[in-house]
Amino acid sequence: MTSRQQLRSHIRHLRRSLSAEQQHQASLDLVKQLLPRPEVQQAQHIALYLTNDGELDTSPLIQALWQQGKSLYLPLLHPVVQGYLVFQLYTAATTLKPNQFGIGEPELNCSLLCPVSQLDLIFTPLVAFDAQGQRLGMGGGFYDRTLSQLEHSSEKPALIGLAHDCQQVESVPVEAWDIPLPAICTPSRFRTFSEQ
Ligand SMILES: Nc1nc2c(c(=O)[nH]1)N(C=O)[C@@H](CNc1ccc(C(=O)N[C@@H](CCC(=O)O)C(=O)O)cc1)CN2
Ligand SMILES: Nc1ncnc2c1ncn2[C@@H]1O[C@H](COP(=O)(O)OP(=O)(O)OP(=O)(O)O)[C@@H](O)[C@H]1O
Repeated sequence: MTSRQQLRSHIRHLRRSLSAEQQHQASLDLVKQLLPRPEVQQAQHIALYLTNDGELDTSPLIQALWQQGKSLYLPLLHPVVQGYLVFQLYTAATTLKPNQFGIGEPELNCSLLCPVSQLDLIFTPLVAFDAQGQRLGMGGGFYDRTLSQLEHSSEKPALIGLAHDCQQVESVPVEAWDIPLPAICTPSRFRTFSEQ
């Protein structure tokens, strides 16, 4: 096992071990941290994700953002180009079906897709992060690939990683393709990182 795989499996175990009560409190604290942020207030088209594998529960956040009239989008595994994500509109009326990882996804409807560069804000899932904003994901490279498409785009969504506090580590072993996050929000605080 590489150190990245070891770290991934250790932190995934830690977050799955949180109690239902800890998960519930964390999901409410996250909303309190995020709602006042200008990045969130100024955004209209916001991508987020449905919780899996002990991740911070995004459902209270989703409800709060819908209440504020925001348009929300969920990632779908790209139907044609393997390893990439597309983002599709998510409303209270959307029917979900599990993807190959068992995570709920809307059924593909191309007229409801939002190009990544047109999103105002993307909340990214992550497994581990460090004090430099480096992020380690589930290992599929989906977010790294999808966000790398923005490199030459003049319009870039704001990026905020979401995680439990216990997902912070001393240092994430970095690979060339890893895209550091400018901000990460946990239930206890909103952290920003300067450009490397
Ligand atoms: N909630 C959520 N949605 C997300 C992501 C995420 O990290 N969290 N992704 C972020 O990229 C993408 C999906 N990436 C994933 C990559 C691996 C596994 C996973 O469970 N892997 C299993 C092996 C599964 C298999 O091979 O069938 C494992 O490692 O145990 C899940 C999601 C898109 N949607
Ligand atoms: N921009 C990219 N272009 C091509 N391949 C990439 C890119 N980014 C990552 N990959 C490939 O994806 C695989 C998984 O990458 P990595 O371990 O960094 O995923 P991750 O950050 O943990 O997952 P995710 O981004 O889905 O949360 C690696 O084999 C890597 O080569």
